[in-house]
Amino acid sequence: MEKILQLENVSKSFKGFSLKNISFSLDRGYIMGFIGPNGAGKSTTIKLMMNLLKKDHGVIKIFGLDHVQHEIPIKERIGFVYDSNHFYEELTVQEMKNMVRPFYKNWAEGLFQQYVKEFNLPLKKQIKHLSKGMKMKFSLAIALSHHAELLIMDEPTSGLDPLIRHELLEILQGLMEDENKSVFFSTHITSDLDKIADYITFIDNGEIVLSKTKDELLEEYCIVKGNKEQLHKIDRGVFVGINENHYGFEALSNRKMDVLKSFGDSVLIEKPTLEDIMIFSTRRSENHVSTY
Ligand SMILES: Nc1ncnc2c1ncn2[C@@H]1O[C@H](COP(=O)(O)OP(=O)(O)OP(=O)(O)O)[C@@H](O)[C@H]1O
Repeated sequence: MEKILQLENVSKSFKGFSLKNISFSLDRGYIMGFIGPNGAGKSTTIKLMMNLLKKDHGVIKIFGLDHVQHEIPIKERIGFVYDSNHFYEELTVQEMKNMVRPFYKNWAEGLFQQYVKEFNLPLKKQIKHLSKGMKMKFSLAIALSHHAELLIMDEPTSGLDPLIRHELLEILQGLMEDENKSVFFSTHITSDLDKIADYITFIDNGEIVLSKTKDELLEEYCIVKGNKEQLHKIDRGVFVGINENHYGFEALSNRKMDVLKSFGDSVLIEKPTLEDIMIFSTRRSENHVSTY
């Protein structure tokens, strides 16, 4: 399969924070959700990919090409959508589009007009008068109107109401019918990814905790619930994180087969959500057990 995005041992240090030799890759045709708590290093990673920040070490390849040496041709093939508004607020939607259009060799005006209709974008309105949801749709329309093969989105759903979030996710899902496209999508709202992501990469405190297909994750991980007596008999090594209370415990394990073998049906075993995996695995969480 063709690797559309590859990071190998990438590091970057700021005073008080560092990204520590992170590696992961995304194949063409898939959606990767990039999750992690606030301050985990998601935006820093994306800025490094986009060469908005200079990495200290490591290799970043996009479409198999070095992201610095081939920055311009790579960016023509990327749609970049990020949270903070990066348009000129005084311009109208139409004026702003006319301004960015010449930067893209593959600009498809017909496609842009199609998105204007689909998203109900008001061409004559100044950007500063658009709602947050509209700004996001405008950003997306721009990103999609130059036949981008890879969409890189930094917290695109942040601050959007559930309806617009749902709409955005549907749009992304629709896009994936074109097998040529891939999406890399950072968020701390993990429920956004339950439906649409093929791969999950989880970053915590500047380190990659896991990078797997969502199906693999759901096969390996489970939530275990039991009473206090059961917890005393259990080898805690099978758990990533445990939450204990007066009556019993709830824990996350990444060794579902071992749990099933050891405890059978003496405990309650449930399917975890991505949120369970993130909460129990986050290092700063008081429930975290193992080291990684
Ligand atoms: N230019 C910079 N100089 C110094 N420190 C920085 C810089 N940019 C980011 N940081 C720090 O790096 C850490 C990671 O920040 P980053 O924005 O990558 O996290 P994030 O996972 O995107 O978080 P959030 O979900 O809150 O957006 C934070 O502690 C932040 O303060």
